[in-house]
Amino acid sequence: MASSVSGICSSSPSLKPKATPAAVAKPSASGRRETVSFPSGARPAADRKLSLSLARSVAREISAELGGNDGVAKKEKRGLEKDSRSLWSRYVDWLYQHKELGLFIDVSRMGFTDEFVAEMEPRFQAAFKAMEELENGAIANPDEGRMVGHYWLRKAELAPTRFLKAQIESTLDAVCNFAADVVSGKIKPPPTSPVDRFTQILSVGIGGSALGPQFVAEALAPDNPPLKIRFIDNTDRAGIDHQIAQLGPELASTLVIVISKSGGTPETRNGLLEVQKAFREAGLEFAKQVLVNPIRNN
Ligand SMILES: O=P(O)(O)OC[C@H]1O[C@H](O)[C@H](O)[C@@H](O)[C@@H]1O
Repeated sequence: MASSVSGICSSSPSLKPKATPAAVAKPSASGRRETVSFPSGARPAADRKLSLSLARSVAREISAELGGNDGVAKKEKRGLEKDSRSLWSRYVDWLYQHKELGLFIDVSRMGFTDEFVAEMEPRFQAAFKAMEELENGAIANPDEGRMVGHYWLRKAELAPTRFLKAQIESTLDAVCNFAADVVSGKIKPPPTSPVDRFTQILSVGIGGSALGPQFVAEALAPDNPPLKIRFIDNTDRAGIDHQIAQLGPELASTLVIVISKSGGTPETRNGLLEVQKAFREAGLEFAKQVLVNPIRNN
């Protein structure tokens, strides 16, 4: 059985396909609002900053009405708010739109009160401040003394230093050039391969070092990518054997990419050793077909 979800092959049991009930595979559109429109004259919530001081009193009224009831009754009553004028006002006040992203968030049916909003405001402000500090390079991982650079990786000019910006840009260039050279055949498998291009990628890495490439492969790959990708993302022996067996003779034209942020993850090393053994047994030269991500300072 192929272990694939939308074309991704993984040695992880959690990514293996399960029989999906039709109702889950094709969710009903009912109850899912696709678009939001405003009647003429209504005040659109466009461009509103995420402010916590705009709540109207509907939620407070409901909350007061509920005083003294037990939790279950509270939940049921909150769901019972049906006054269409109140709901409309609340909707108009609270609908959030992010124009650039084409994103709407409607929280108007959630049972929060003005008091709750006031109570949460300082915490939200603290969270926004903490986010800003992170984006400016505060140490987020004290154990490793590391900043988190996800924001900068997406937009290098946000990086807090010129050195980091240059590192990000040169690394991205190197990755793109390498990928282009593999796809074009400039970087080839060794002569033991019957074909002169790599046809498969075997990604070895776990946790975040597997989820990232899985996400990219799932979200960005075309329907018929020039190379197929498989993942060894845990130490399940049967899963690893399965991935290698599925490659069959294409092992000779497989590019193995070993990914680890720390460079010291035992499961990833196990995967690497297993794949190395498979290459040896097939009479192939592993070193000619493997790329281990270079880790600075490790
Ligand atoms: O990328 P690495 O350093 O090899 O770490 C891979 C993974 O190792 C462990 O499973 C951690 O819990 C994960 O957070 C991490 O993503």
